[in-house]
This record gives sequence, C-alpha cells and structure tokens, in this order.
Amino acid sequence: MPIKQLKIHKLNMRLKDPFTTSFGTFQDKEFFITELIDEDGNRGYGESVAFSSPWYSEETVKTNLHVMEDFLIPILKDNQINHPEQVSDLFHPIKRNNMAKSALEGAVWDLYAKREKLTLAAALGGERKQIDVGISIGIQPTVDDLIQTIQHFVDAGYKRIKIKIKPGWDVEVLREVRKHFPDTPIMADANSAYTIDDIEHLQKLDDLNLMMIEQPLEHDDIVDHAKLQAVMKTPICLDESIHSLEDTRKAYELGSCKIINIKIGRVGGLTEAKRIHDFCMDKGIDVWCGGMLEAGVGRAHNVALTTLAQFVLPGDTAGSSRYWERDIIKPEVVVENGLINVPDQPGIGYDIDEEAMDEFTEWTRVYHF
Ligand SMILES: O=C(O)CCC(=O)c1ccccc1C(=O)O
Ligand SMILES: [Mg+2]
Repeated sequence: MPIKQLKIHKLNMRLKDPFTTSFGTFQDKEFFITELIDEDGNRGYGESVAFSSPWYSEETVKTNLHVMEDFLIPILKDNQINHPEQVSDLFHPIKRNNMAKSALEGAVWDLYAKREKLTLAAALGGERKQIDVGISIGIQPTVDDLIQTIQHFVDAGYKRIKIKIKPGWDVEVLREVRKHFPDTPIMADANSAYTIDDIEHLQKLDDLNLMMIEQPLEHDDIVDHAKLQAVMKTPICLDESIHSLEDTRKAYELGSCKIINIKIGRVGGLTEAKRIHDFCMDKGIDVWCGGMLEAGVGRAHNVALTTLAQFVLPGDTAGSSRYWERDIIKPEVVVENGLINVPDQPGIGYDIDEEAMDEFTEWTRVYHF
C-alpha cells in the first residue's frame, strides 16, 4: 500500500455519565485517533483504547504515544505493507504495548479494506449482517439505582446485562437484581477484584443463573481461575488475562475459562483477535467482543470484528448515545431492539464527523512516509 502520511489526533471526550468499576471511576477520556493516508487519498482510521491511568492494564495514553512514535511508526515507515496481516508480525519484536500496536494496526486494516472496496467485516471474513448487543453497567450508588438502570436498558432492548461487582457489592446485590429480573440474561464482571482466598465466597454466585463471571481473579492469572472454574458451574470468562493467542491456548489447556472476552486493543489488533477467534471456534470456546468505552472509530472496529462466526454471545458494543452526547462518526452507532446493523460502506463503514473531530481534538501530529 502506498502510504503517504500518518496523522495522530489527540482527543478529549467526556462520557455522559461516570463509569465505575472495581478499580476506579472514569468520566473524561483522552485517546488517539490514528489516520493513515495513501497516495490516492484513501484514509484508514484506528483508535487507541488505553486509559489515562494503568488501572485496567499497564498501558496508558502516554505510553501509547511513546511506543507509537519511538518504535511502531518507524517500523511502519521502514517496511512495505501489502496486507494488514503483516503488521502484527512486524510489531512482534516490540513486547506487549498491545493497545499502541492496535491503534496503528486498526488504521492499516481500515485503509486496506477501503482500497479493496470491502467492508472491514468482509475483509476480516465476517458474514453477519446484524450483531447482538449487550450492555455493561458500572457500580451504582445504591441497589435501587442499579435496578432502575437495568430496567432502562432492558426496555431499550439490550440482549444481556453485565453488572460490575467488587467485594462488598456482589452476592447480595446480584441476588436482589435476580429477584427483579428473573429471566434476563445477566452476567457479572469483577475486573480482578478477588483472590484465590475468595473461592468460597464466589461459589455463592453459582445459584443465580448468571451467564458467566468475567475476570474474578488477578489480572495476570490463569492458574487460580482454573481452580475456580473446577468448582463452579457458572462459566468463567477471561478478559484482563488474555493478551494473545498463546495466552488463550494456555488458558484452554488449563481449563481456566469457558468463555473469552476479545478486546482488539488488549490483544494487539484485529489480526491477533481473529487468530484467537479461530482457535476458540476450533475448541468450542464461546467468544464475545469487549469494550473500552470507545468513541466511534474503535466502536466501528468492534462491530466489524463481531461479524465473525464464533462471536456467539452479545458484546459490550452498546450504541454511541450510551456513552457520548456527540460521537465522532456519522452516522453514530445505533442499537435497535438489541441489534446493530453492520454498515455496508467500505472499511469501518462510518464517516468521520469532521466537525465533531475538530471539537474534541487537542492537537494533531503529522508523520511523513
Ligand atoms: O461499555 C464498554 O465499552 C465496556 C465497559 C467495561 O466493562 C469496561 C470499561 C472499562 C474498562 C474495562 C471494562 C471491562 O470490560 O472490563
Ligand atoms: Mg471486563
């Protein structure tokens, strides 16, 4: 691909409502939009998903910029790229920093799909025209607030409800929720808030008919999760622990989970996400697409990935309006009856809303190839 220029746009956006997990509360999001421009004027876009603080993983907005500028962009400049699948191998010598890698690799995928006049979904091999959507609800001030919030999103049609839990906001809360919503597909996400010493406590969740429990134990663990899965009938889903196909294989061999949440940023890009998907399809592990409170570009990438066959469970790919007063894409991502219609325009399939980009852009840097 005759790449001419890369732009990195630094954006600041404010979520409509604060979002609280076991590790902290977010409302202001700073991130990068990557824009890769070829000699014909095609533009491919990616989004960095690291947060400002290393609470979810070790990456931050600042480490993303450092790693992109000092290591990854030089690799892109020095190599002729014909297909986006080359990028993850070219980036492989750089350890981890998967969200930085993904922000650039995503722009290469979008540019490639646009040049080939394919939707990003089709370029990845996805066939679904609509995807099922769930929603992730942060920790609320009171159980009543939580129940009202769930009711709101159940009424809006979301196909499953994910509830964030932490010690002190878990068994009793979920029991109350289950009483109000006996038949709703419900799951819990602990974001690594428990340890092996909490196994007996976590077993109390087993009679609540949860779809799964996401990442109950340490962010880097797969051994204790296997011990937990062995004594629980509720499926364990791994999020933070899975950074690669290799991690997935090891978790599978140990029996650490029955479900995997695939986040493009966490695994270093769409190519690795697809490799994990293919492995899980082969082994019968269900997967779904996780979220990082993305703006429109990242959200569009998630929608495209979810069209692959083994994404059999609703993802955390809620509509733009769940997060933002105004998103940076036109049209915004819309959820109706718990479904998103996959766009049929080339690449990510949504246009950049240049006016919104201007509003949220703090600065732009240009790199000439
Ligand atoms: O709606 C979303 O984008 C996902 C929300 C979510 O659960 C989440 C948000 C921030 C960090 C981690 C997570 C997570 O999936 O664990
Ligand atoms: Mg999670």
